[in-house]
Amino acid sequence: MKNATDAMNVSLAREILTFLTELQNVHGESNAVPKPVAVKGERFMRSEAYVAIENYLSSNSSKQAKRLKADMLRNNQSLSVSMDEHEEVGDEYKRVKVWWAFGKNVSKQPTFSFHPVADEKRYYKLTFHKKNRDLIMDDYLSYVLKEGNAIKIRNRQRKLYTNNGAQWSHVVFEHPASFETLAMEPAKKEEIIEDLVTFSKGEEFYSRIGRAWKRGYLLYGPPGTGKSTMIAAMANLLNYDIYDLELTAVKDNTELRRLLIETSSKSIIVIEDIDCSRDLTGQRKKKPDKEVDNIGGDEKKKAMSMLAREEQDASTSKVTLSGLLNFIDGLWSACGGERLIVFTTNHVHKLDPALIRRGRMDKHVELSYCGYESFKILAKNYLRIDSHHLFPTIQKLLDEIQMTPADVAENLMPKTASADATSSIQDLVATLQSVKQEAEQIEVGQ
Ligand SMILES: Nc1ncnc2c1ncn2[C@@H]1O[C@H](COP(=O)(O)OP(=O)(O)OP(=O)(O)O)[C@@H](O)[C@H]1O
Repeated sequence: MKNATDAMNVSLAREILTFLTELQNVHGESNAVPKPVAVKGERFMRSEAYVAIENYLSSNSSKQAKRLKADMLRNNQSLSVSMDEHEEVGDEYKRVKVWWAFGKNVSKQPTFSFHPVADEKRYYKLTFHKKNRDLIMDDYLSYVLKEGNAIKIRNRQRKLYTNNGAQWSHVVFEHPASFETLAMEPAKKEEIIEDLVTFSKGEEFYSRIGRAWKRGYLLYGPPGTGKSTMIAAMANLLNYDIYDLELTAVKDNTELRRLLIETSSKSIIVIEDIDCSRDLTGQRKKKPDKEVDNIGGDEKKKAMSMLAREEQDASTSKVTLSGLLNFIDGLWSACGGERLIVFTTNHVHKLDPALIRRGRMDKHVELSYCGYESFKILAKNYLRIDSHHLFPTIQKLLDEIQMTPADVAENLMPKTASADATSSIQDLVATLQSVKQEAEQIEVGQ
């Protein structure tokens, strides 16, 4: 019989998948599906064919392979590897060959019990040379379990949790953002990716130094510079869930503790706009009295009653960010697992330095106005171009004025069905020029 891996190519992979899907539609997920699969005159063991397709597609970046992968995802047709009874699959570990076989023991003696007992026991038999016993028992089996868990995590559906008071509810997280499409200076981006990957592999390190396996990120910058987009890219890079924690909905520290304990490992806990809702020293934000004094009539009444309400809230609610950071270490050391905590703010200078000192927020990342390098990434994402004769004009304008990546991206969006890259670039140049003129007029007026 042919080795499936040697013979694999895109069209064969597609044929085999279609063939197996059709068979399974007829027979269900059962062993009634014929063991060797015959496609285009080649015969393969079923499980081998799946493994070969998976290996082939993960190492092949051709357009056809990408299309096949996309088709499979669209049809929710992930590869599932299964073995038939007495089928054998070979594996190699550190140049040692092993063979896995799947088998079943069916109980022959009828038993009588008030509790139903499974009458068949399934098992995997592992065969290897006895001289390799230590390597297999000490090393290989834990490697297989670790890989199995990693595959399970890679294939799981990720979730976006939000809290309604002390309860988490979730939806499936499907944000397409990635670091590849995030508009940011390439060197800075690389540094962040490196930091995240190092963190995610740091289990041994954190346990050796006796600290909770957590890392704090502070993302700051004006609205529309990509803070939320970056959080989605982080989650996609590391395959983590996101817990979007709405602190204002949490009554007290007991509720907050419960919410944090319920977060799972491999997750990002996000608190957005930390400067907005709660005063970080524990008191509510308050409009300066002067500001209230300057407004009159109904407006003033409204502002005064809002202040009174806020002050009342502050006395009943004891949740503070510094409190949260103080007990987070203790809690998570006890829970185990890895967690990122991300704060975002538009006004970093308003934050209490004690709250964001290193150790609490380990990495401070500024997301800023769109520079030329960031623009090139957006042009590639939105228009699929790497160069254009108007690029130097854009570079000059971006050096002179401040525009957020969100605004640049908006200008690059096609406005009509017939719009092309040139018309989008021209739109952007026109907008940048008018922003520049406005800024100059304001300067002259001052
Ligand atoms: N750096 C960026 N790279 C790619 N796209 C971006 C970037 N910044 C902004 N965008 C685009 O602009 C939109 C708004 O960005 P995003 O919500 O991430 O900004 P933000 O900094 O979180 O804003 P806010 O402070 O208002 O929450 C995104 O949907 C994205 O399409």
